[in-house]
Amino acid sequence: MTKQSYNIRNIALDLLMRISDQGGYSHLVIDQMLKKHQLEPRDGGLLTEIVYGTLQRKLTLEYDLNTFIKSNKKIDTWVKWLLYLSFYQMKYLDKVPDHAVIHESVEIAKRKGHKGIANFVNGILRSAQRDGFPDYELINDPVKRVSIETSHPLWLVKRWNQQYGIETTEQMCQTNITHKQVSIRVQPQRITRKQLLSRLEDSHIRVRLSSISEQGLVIEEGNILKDETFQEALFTIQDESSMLVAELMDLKEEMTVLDACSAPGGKATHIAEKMNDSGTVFAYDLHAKKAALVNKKAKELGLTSIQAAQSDARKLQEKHVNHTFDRILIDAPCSGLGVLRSKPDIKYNKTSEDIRKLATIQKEILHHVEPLLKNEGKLMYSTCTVDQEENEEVIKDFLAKHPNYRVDPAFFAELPEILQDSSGRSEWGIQIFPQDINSDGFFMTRLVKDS
Ligand SMILES: C[S@@+](CC[C@H](N)C(=O)[O-])C[C@H]1O[C@@H](n2cnc3c(N)ncnc32)[C@H](O)[C@@H]1O
Repeated sequence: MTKQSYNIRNIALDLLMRISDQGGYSHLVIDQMLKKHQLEPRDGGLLTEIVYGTLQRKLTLEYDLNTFIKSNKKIDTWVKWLLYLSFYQMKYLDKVPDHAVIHESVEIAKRKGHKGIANFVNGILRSAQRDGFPDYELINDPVKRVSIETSHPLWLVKRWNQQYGIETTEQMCQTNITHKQVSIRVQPQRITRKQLLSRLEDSHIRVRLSSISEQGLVIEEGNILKDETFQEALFTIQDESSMLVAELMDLKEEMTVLDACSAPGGKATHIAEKMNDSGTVFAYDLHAKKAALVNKKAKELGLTSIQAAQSDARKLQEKHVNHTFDRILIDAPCSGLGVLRSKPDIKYNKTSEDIRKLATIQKEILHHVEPLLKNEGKLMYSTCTVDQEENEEVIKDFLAKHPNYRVDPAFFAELPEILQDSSGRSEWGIQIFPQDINSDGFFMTRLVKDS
């Protein structure tokens, strides 16, 4: 084991402690650490893999650890994390031999603790090496088995099981612990998709065309962040489900569009691109700093039709007196249960109480923004979550209270071929599960206002 890789595990342990103790967002904390230590790309890759992997599998690793502990022994939190990250490497990473993982973890235990802790760590890891890890198939209750095997809290698996059934739930949970491919959206005012594809291929980046958006490319191999096309702002990194939102807004040039919850601007910029930077996109966000990000993103992409500012969506009628919009997007604040692959901490921190509160805010936003839509205008509602209370139920409630609205029948016909037979389709819209097109879980629907 080199000195450098020894440090990587130490940093990984520090990071995991920080994320779990201080509730730091994993992606932000990891980014800061990568910058601070100026790690070689290979080491950075390993660090990210260990930290994300261990976090992503936390409940499974906790279950594993309990099977090796005979008594009610109290274990320090840092020792637990050290064991989890060691288990993670032994179970899921082929690159590092078990004996090297054990040796290194014992060294860390000695340095951070004392000989007694090192002996304990050594004992547990050697048992795991000798006896192997538990067989989850022996857990009879399918909900409990899925919870442990895929590291999702029991309450959440129970909830999804009630809403979508065990088969869909299990597929979703299994997908949530896999890697997600990066996808990008071409800035069509700067380059065509064909031209960008050819430039990326010249840089040995393997890409395929998205079946969701004509602007989309999916990266199959290679690091686009290092490519000069990224520095030239020829594209935006965006998940394919997220791209589908603007694709389904039935946009036309010169329209006036309201994006009520817009930061950091992924969809606002897509809307502007789809209208060929004509018309106007009024983009708002509750937080001024976040609204500034939308302006920054628009500038980077060379888009001039976006006007971003701070506002609570529930107060937009005060800002736009006697003004109505052709299209409105409410990409609502939500629990984010569709993006667990990139933000694993969400699954451990969110509660059903959070979901209830968010559903109330979503209903309020819809109710207060709706008067700003023109007659026969179209309102798109979307979330990056998988939960009926925040999705179908919000729409049902809205339609019951606003009889002059209906789900636009044309919306379903415009869904891409690949989603036409999706199990997530209902009369209220479409729930995209992460396993459907290997993208984020999203809900979206389009409402039309009768004159
Ligand atoms: C799902 S994110 C939007 C993502 C964005 N549409 C994009 O594509 O980049 C939801 C946003 O709503 C904002 N938000 C939360 N409550 C709000 C409110 N009452 N009014 C306006 N924006 C709000 C949050 O700050 C957050 O940036």
